[in-house]
Amino acid sequence: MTQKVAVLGTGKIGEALLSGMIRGGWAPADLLVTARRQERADELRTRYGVTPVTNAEAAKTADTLILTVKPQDMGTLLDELAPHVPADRLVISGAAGITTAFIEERLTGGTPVVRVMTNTPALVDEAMSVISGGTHATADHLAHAEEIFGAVGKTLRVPESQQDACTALSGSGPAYFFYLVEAMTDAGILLGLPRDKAHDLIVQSAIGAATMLRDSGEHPVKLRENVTSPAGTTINAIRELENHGVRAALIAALEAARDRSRELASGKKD
Ligand SMILES: NC(=O)C1=CN([C@@H]2O[C@H](COP(=O)(O)OP(=O)(O)OC[C@H]3O[C@@H](n4cnc5c(N)ncnc54)[C@H](O)[C@@H]3O)[C@@H](O)[C@H]2O)C=CC1
Ligand SMILES: O=C(O)[C@@H]1CCC=N1
Repeated sequence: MTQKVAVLGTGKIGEALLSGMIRGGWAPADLLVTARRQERADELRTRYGVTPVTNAEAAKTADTLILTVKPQDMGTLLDELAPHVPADRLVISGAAGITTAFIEERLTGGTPVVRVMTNTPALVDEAMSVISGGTHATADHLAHAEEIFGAVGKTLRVPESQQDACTALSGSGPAYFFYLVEAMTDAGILLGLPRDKAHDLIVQSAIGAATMLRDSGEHPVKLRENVTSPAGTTINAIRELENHGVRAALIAALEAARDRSRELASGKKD
């Protein structure tokens, strides 16, 4: 039997997932989307050949509902869905902070819920998606979530107690790397390079470093030591990074992201 999947609240992450699923072989005819604005719904229909529906229609007709609204909009969406979601629907939430318990409480008893934290490299099929099951989620439900998110990159199962930490590491993670590239490009400009050349040098260095981290099997410390010649250039840069507390800043930054994910679970909006 064909499994219909609906993406509810198809913004940046919802669209990234949708496009990846189609690249991965899902038939657009089996994909439903919901959007707040009609123009957005029309855009998604034209771009992907998927069917825009209302949230209630999605709840009634799709086998799997993937909720990709902002955490702050989740309560309202669930209130809208609750009267229409039969207990055998699989509900997958992609929202930061929102717990499976938060969703289970608002839907009919027994609804299986899976929580997933993906990231924007889903756009290039290099996502890291972290998956946890709620009270009623079975091994089949987790496998189905893995199949869907596997279309856009790697997946990893974790206990839900680790989801806020994972959100800080991989959910927000791409932003830290973009921030580093931006800052290092500024440094290149300070050193007299044109912006486009500085950008290309840093981006290719990032791609090279990421590929080595993934493929070499070496620890990051060893990889860094290999670059760091005695009395050379790199150690002078590293000394400045240590003097400016960059390691401590990163630890504090990720802790702050983790704490914000926890706050979002309690419905704190600002
Ligand atoms: N942007 C990112 O890097 C990541 C975001 N997330 C999570 O994904 C979720 C979505 O984030 P983005 O895609 O960045 O946000 P977004 O704002 O681009 O997308 C959310 C969409 O939901 C729509 N929406 C809100 N309420 C709705 C309703 N009742 N019915 C239909 N549509 C509704 C909005 O109009 C919007 O288009 C958030 O919960 C976020 O925590 C997860 C991982 C990474
Ligand atoms: O900043 C956020 O809240 C979302 C969740 C993870 C990445 N972006």
